[in-house]
Amino acid sequence: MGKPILEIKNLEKVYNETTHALQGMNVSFHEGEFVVIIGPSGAGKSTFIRCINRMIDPSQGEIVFDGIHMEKMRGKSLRKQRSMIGMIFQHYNLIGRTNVIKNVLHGRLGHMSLMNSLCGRFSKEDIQEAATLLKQVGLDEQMYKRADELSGGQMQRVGICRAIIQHPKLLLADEPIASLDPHSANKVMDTLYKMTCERGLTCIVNLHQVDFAKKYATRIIGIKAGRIVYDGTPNDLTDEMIQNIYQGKEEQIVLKQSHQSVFLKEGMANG
Ligand SMILES: Nc1ncnc2c1ncn2[C@@H]1O[C@H](COP(=O)(O)OP(=O)(O)OP(=O)(O)O)[C@@H](O)[C@H]1O
Repeated sequence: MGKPILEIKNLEKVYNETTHALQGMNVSFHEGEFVVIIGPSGAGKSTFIRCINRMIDPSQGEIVFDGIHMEKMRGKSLRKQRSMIGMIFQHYNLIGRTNVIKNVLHGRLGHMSLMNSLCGRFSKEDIQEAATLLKQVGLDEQMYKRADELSGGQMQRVGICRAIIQHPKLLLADEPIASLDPHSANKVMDTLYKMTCERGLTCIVNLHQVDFAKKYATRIIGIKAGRIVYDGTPNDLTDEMIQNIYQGKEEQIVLKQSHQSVFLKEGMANG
């Protein structure tokens, strides 16, 4: 196993003082792992992945990425640390009116001077690398088309190139195939897996589809009601465990909330 790249300690997220989306998560990720997170809708998968790069601020806990505490960072130093983390989104987040190669080059913005990034002045090396990446994912003919002329699967492969050109140490993918048909989904997962493996990158992917998780993951984490209930190899994940992950979600969240509401009422009574 590679050395740890990300360590999460007691991570909690409470929305609106009532919804305990993450209830104290402890987990480490190592270099070169391809980890798939599964769990029912509302289990906390997106919240977890978005706390890692601080798109969402955690309520409590530690996020140590590459030896640095992400949860304490602000402003410029947060942006710098974030530039080492690539992100792939369910809805691609491309700029539709801009051409494909420019969308890929946007992945370099975090590494450029303010002036160059404002003027969109990309180096020859960056342009060359963007073109090579697009070729590798089979999109060389689409390079100068507007991004909104592409299919969903093609857009997601552009999203992968944009994340890879960042030269990240960690790649996060939040439901990257949820909007795709099975054929495109396979192609996107093949691309993601190949590109991360070739570079020895650590990749954490949220997926709804257990079959895809089993096909690609080196490790699967099951989340239920904001807690890790499975952490192991795809082979060890039995049908019974899958059933356990996908059942009884509402019960646990409501239970925690009702505890808190009792606590709040008691607090009010005392006050
Ligand atoms: N911005 C928000 N404000 C309030 N509650 C939120 C917010 N985002 C998420 N939640 C709640 O937090 C819990 C976890 O949501 P999250 O989106 O992380 O789950 P998920 O496993 O990614 O679900 P899905 O697979 O449906 O995307 C849910 O109960 C959800 O309703």
